[in-house]
Amino acid sequence: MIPNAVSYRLAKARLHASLTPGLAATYDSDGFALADIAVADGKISAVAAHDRAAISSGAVDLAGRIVLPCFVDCHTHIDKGHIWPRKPNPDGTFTGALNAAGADRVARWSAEDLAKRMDFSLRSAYAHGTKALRTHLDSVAPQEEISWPVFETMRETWRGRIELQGACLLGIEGVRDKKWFDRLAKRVAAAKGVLGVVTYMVPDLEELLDHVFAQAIKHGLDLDFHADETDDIAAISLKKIAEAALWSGFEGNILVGHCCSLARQPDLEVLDTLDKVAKAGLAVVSLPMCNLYLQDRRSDHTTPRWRGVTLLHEMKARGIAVAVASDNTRDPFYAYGDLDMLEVYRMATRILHFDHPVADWPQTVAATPAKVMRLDGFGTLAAGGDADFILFKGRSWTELLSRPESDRIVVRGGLAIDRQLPDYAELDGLMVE
Ligand SMILES: Nc1ccnc(=O)[nH]1
Repeated sequence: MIPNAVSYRLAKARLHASLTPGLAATYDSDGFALADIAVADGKISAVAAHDRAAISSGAVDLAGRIVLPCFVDCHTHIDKGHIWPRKPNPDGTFTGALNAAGADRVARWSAEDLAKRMDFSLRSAYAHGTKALRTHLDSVAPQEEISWPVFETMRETWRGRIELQGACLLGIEGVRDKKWFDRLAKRVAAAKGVLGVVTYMVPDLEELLDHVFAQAIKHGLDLDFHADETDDIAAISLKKIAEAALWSGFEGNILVGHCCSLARQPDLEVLDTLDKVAKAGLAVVSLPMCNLYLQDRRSDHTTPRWRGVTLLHEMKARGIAVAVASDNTRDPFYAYGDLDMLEVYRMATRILHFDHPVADWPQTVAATPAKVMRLDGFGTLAAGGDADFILFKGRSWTELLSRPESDRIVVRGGLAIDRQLPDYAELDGLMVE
């Protein structure tokens, strides 16, 4: 369907208003317009409202199929990916995940083990249409000395296919050892990474956050938090992060993931937190699949009663930048997943009601995470940009989101890529006891 040629034209593509800035066309109530796309030398040379003359003059007729820009996945853990067969979660809880993943890290995460699993994950993400990905890297000593060099090599290997970003990951209590944490911040800065910590309620949270912000300012780093991944209504570290950002005058980008407890708190508490989050300019990423899996997991095997996700509608209504992302894949934090951002968007639509109207929710998997990750030209379709897009079978939201779209076509630099997924058997050698 996509010509194997340096330049060609596609006619009657269905494009979404939220991801095609600058396209003057007639959009329907679902936000779609029919358009023609010209590709030349790996770039999009023109996008225009569909003209019926295009097909008779030789353009390929896409017959109204949806075309989206390649995905941006801003919160993953590809250092943990695919360890499930050798280290499952014993009971499906967050604590079970933390303990199992920690034990596997200590016992098994050599450079070779990490590199093979990371590469497997990236091949899947690429085949599904992802163009940029941020991964957290467990950075508890001595793992940081093993994982960061592997990450740096992987980033070079994948440059041009997937733009990789790394964020360190450690519990906020790890910041108490200031000498060690400051060294880590320096290491992250050397790798052009992002400074990340997991926040939860500890007595010295404010002081520790101040130190994290001070180190980010010192090294000119963006910040990425895991916050309040719990149903405990007393967990208010999202608010504490916003307050720390305001006090410190921090000017970098801040992305905060999870924020599950916010959805359980009383309205007045929520309003106060959202005011501060908006004022501080924080961006929030929800991880709907992992949250559905871990949150409200019941030891008495009764039925879960809440979805686990945070208040994305309320945030978006206030102008807070919101995204969704993959999070964990086939590890103790989430038993499933393949870094397929269409699956994430499909699940987010069901879990978070990204529909009726769809409005600009598609930005959550493309334009918004691209902005948070400072990736100019990513996550939108526009003339002058790279010809990196995904051609689906679906011609409407209900068609797109009802099937896995395993037969989608991913175009990179104007050419359809090989979408063969890696075989799980490749990892068998890493899974033996
Ligand atoms: N949801 C998660 C929290 C912490 N670490 C992870 O890998 N995943």
